[in-house]
Amino acid sequence: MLNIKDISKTFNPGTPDEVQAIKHVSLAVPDGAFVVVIGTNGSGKSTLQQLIAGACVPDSGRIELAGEDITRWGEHRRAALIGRVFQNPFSGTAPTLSIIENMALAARRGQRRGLGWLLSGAVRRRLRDRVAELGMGLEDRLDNAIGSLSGGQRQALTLLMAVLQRPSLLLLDEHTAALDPKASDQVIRLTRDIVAREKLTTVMVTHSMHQAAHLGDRLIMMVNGEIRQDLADERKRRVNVEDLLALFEQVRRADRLDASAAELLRSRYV
Ligand SMILES: Nc1ncnc2c1ncn2[C@@H]1O[C@H](COP(=O)(O)OP(=O)(O)OP(=O)(O)O)[C@@H](O)[C@H]1O
Repeated sequence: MLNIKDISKTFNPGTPDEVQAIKHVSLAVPDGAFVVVIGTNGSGKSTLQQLIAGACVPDSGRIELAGEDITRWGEHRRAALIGRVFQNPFSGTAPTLSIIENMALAARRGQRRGLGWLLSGAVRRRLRDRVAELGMGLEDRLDNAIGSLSGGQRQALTLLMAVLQRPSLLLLDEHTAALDPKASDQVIRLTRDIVAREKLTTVMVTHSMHQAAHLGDRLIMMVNGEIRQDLADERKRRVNVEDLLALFEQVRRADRLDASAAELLRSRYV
């Protein structure tokens, strides 16, 4: 279980560039839940993921994962519990190493790396079977450099590598945003299958309303560093793309009203 308790994060505090990116956010994600996070630009979605992954530290609050208080754990230590896939297909893999070498490294995540990971025949066969599950024919290209694959193939492998050790949490940060529509659909299908099969606890950030409507069992909408909507169960199942677009329009209208109220105040009092 992921348990985020009242976390806040301000960048550049006390300077003219101060941004309150996350404001008193609490979120409990039970084991096996698949949470999709949407929100307006700059609403704090990526910062929330960074805080969970340990790439930055909250100013206050607490983050617990798999029964451990990980709030002060470094990113590297958390990597043993958290699998991540980023937007950029070039992140997360070593481009000059082959598919099988990258897989072998992922299989040993969190352990000491050295030449000791040279592959035995049995390990190679096991990893080959996992690559074959992707249904992309990559099992016949195990010795090709990862850098020679398409973006979609790389993201599929990165996803597989992220779940190879069945992490306590899978974090997906707009992992299909840089792909063409066909590759994106393929990676989304794989995501749905792998998450369901492995019963993974998952938090996925997306800008795609289609993905938000059709994936996961809970949907969170962030606005200005806060969770503005939290739809689960039947409400999540019923939500469609039109509902989500209407929700964004509502938020934009409220923001415009806020902006014009601020403008009015300025023109009167400044
Ligand atoms: N390292 C940083 N230093 C300063 N400000 C930051 C930093 N990271 C994020 N911010 C600011 O914090 C706010 C939240 O940013 P964040 O990237 O989390 O939003 P987001 O919802 O992921 O946005 P987008 O959808 O545009 O990617 C923004 O105003 C952003 O400019």
